[in-house]
Amino acid sequence: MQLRHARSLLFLPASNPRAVAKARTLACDMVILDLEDAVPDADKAAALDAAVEAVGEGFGGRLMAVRINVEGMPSHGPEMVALKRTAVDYVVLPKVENAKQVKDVYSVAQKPVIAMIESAKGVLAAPGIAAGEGCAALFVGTNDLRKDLSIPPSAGRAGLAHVLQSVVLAARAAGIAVFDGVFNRLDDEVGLEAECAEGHGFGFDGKTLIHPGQVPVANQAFGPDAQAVADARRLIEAATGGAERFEGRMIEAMHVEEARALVARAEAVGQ
Ligand SMILES: CC(C)(COP(=O)(O)OP(=O)(O)OC[C@H]1O[C@@H](n2cnc3c(N)ncnc32)[C@H](O)[C@@H]1OP(=O)(O)O)[C@@H](O)C(=O)NCCC(=O)NCCSC(=O)C[C@H](O)C(=O)O
Ligand SMILES: [Mg+2]
Repeated sequence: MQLRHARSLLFLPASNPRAVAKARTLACDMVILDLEDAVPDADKAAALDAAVEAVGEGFGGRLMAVRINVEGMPSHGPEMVALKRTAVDYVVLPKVENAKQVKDVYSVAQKPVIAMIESAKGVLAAPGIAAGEGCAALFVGTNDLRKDLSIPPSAGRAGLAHVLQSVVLAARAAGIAVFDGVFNRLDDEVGLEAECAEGHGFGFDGKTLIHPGQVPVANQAFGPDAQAVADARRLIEAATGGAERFEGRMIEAMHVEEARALVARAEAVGQ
């Protein structure tokens, strides 16, 4: 699957073997083995070994990523070196604030890097980060962003709207994929549906997740709607080039391209 088609990107602590086993049974499009905030410092080395082993065993064709620790952490160097020798698809780098951090990881790990934008400085530098060498996609880290921007968790996402849209803008200008942040309330399916719909409306390609129960909701929200796919197929069939009337609306070349992209996404996710 192309990264841009991923709808559900599930984080799990690399140090949790039950979660690793569970991930192999889920309909998530990407598995992200975390070595950063989900793993206590004392367990970092064991978690790296577990991540390398899990990647070696594979996740049944799901995209595989490992989130490493930031530069300055003792485990940062060994993580990059160890991942270079694996079949991991992407390295996720947290708390990115400039393009050089991504380039440095890319040059050592030799894997495409997904940069997490998690601070005011990261947001302001996002266009350069997204366009920089080795950057395959952006994630927004909404928990760290809230903290950095002093937005209380109780405030909803209104105060984050400009930030989220800025990150999408940076990714699109660079032609790379971009994924929304995690939803912390594990038992609030209605809230998750609303946040997925909002993220989809902002232009995100999919959503990062933290629990198996969140996977079907993200797949539904970011998978093309069956009716929209049927419309797209009819539009492609009907279009002859230039401006024309199609089912009561004007269509031009960009609508045909949009329809083709939607059909390609539907086929990629098996719809
Ligand atoms: C949040 C959790 C700690 C909750 O754990 P728990 O209460 O134990 O979950 P359940 O009992 O409901 O689990 C049911 C079964 O599902 C498995 N499970 C749970 N979570 C996952 C998962 N993420 N992936 C795969 N499988 C999972 C359990 O093992 C149970 O199965 P079984 O053992 O067979 O009975 C927990 O969900 C969790 O650890 N989630 C991931 C946390 C994480 O990775 N955090 C880091 C990423 S968040 C982030 O990026 C923030 C960002 O940086 C920012 O700034 O915003
Ligand atoms: Mg974070």
